[in-house]
Amino acid sequence: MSATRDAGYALGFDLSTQSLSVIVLNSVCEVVLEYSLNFDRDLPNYQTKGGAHAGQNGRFTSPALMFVEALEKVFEYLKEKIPLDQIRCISGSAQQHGSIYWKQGAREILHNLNPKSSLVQQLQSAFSRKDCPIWMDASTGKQCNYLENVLGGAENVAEMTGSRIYARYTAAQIRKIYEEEPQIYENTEHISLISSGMASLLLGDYAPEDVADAAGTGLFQLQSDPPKWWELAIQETAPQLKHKLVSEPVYSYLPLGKIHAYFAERFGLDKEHCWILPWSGDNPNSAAGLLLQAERDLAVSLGTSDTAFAITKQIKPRIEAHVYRSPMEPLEFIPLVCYSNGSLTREAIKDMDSAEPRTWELFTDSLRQTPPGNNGILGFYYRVAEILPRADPCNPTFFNMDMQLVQNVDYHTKVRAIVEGRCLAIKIHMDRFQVKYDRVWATGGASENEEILQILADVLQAPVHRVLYHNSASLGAAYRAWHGKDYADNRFTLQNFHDFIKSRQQLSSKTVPSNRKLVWYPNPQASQVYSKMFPIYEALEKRFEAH
Ligand SMILES: Nc1ncnc2c1ncn2[C@@H]1O[C@H](COP(=O)(O)OP(=O)(O)O)[C@@H](O)[C@H]1O
Ligand SMILES: O=C(CO)[C@@H](O)[C@H](O)COP(=O)(O)O
Repeated sequence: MSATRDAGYALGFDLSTQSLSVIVLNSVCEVVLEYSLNFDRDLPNYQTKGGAHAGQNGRFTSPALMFVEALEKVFEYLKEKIPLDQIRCISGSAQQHGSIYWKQGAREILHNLNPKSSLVQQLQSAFSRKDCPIWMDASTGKQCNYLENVLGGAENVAEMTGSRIYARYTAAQIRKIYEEEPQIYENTEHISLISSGMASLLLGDYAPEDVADAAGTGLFQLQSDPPKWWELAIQETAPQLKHKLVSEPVYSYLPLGKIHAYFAERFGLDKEHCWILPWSGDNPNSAAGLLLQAERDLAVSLGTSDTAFAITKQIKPRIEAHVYRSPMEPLEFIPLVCYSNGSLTREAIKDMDSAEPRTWELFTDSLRQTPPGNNGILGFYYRVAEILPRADPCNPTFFNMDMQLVQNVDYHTKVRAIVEGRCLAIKIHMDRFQVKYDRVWATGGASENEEILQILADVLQAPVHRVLYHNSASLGAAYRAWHGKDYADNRFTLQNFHDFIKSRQQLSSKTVPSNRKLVWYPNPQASQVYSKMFPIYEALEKRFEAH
């Protein structure tokens, strides 16, 4: 492996629920540029709220063309900032599970993209369904039951694929479209995950799924090597589905090809020298961006969703959580818990009973004014249907340590109850996987909040580290881009991912700036208070479980 300071750049994207972000890395893995485009603010014509449209009965979608336009806008921005002909490799992350429906003939449109016109103009009629079901969707209960029944039950599906069929899983979403919109299903030439759909735009052809994101479909054999779809699940989900997927999933390091001429001619990328690597899910790529070590690290991502995950070599799927594949090493796995009521629910508590949005400072001040354990008040608020536990939406609800309902809770106490509740849930649910960790890495938008990180440290009883670049998903994508390019350059000899990134970083002359407090240590007294709350929170949580 050879790396020099002037050997070009890697791009790492992250198409999350609310934004499309990008990180530019030089060849020694230093971040040279970060940029983020917010869907609600920067693309107001799509009229999204939090990046999505909420429909009836738990339906959540986002417009496919919004993703396309966002990509184009980010390239317009980058063109003014960096020499795009120096980009050597591109990969990305996307919110997991969501699906894009390409119309008959769309592949031809992708092949023949014309640099004289915008992507969004040319792709106006490329989608058989203009709205993509996304991970927040909770409308497919009927399809989940059907699929679990025909596939041998929830336990069997979890054993085969790493998770039972969840409402947001792609298999359930595809089946819903087949059942309820048969004409659309018929008109669909190809179905992508959002991740591979974005890679398809860059390639000018349908890109395969990578193993890590494929593991969130309900259609993939979790432990297959070489990677394989689960034939029975494909057959039972919808007729002809195999023909609507481009190929078997691929390892995340496998270069897919060079950038399409469209991007060369319109934005100045080098079509001979810019590799496209598979895109992956945002959580798996965060694991890569945080360089998570197996049996040592736990990551907590506080974005639109809250997630906690680790890397393991052994897997023990559980029906109330998920196991994905790692995008770093071919046979490592990611046990993960996911909560749909993350940042947007904390925002709703922050702004409760106020005509105007309040500042985060005010919310944080409430955390400062209340003690660990919240004077014995616990809180539950599922603003939208919750994934873990499977719970219907409910209003903010508060209890005392005798498990009795409490009314008239003040603002400060509500804020702490909701934050502590999430931290308690992460500890309880993650412990069921029996993963070992002695360090926690916090990432995502709410990891900016130092009071939340202190509570996390006290509840998890481990030091919590905040990373310098909280968008670890785009960082991980850019790391993976360099790693995959190296694989191509070295005649397809695969380097260990961690060793490869560290060897690149060692060539950097920079030291990490030390002007931020980067670790929050657990306070033993606070941890003791929380230990008493675990069984009570767990018992109360059962009351919310939908049957
Ligand atoms: N100081 C803060 N305290 C708590 N939450 C915050 C703070 N600053 C930003 N956030 C939350 O971060 C969220 C965005 O996180 P992000 O990781 O970018 O989301 P996603 O990647 O899912 O689009 C916002 O919705 C906001 O609620
Ligand atoms: O559904 C899951 C993971 O299984 C979510 O974590 C999505 O991947 C959304 O990610 P964010 O936009 O919240 O980062």
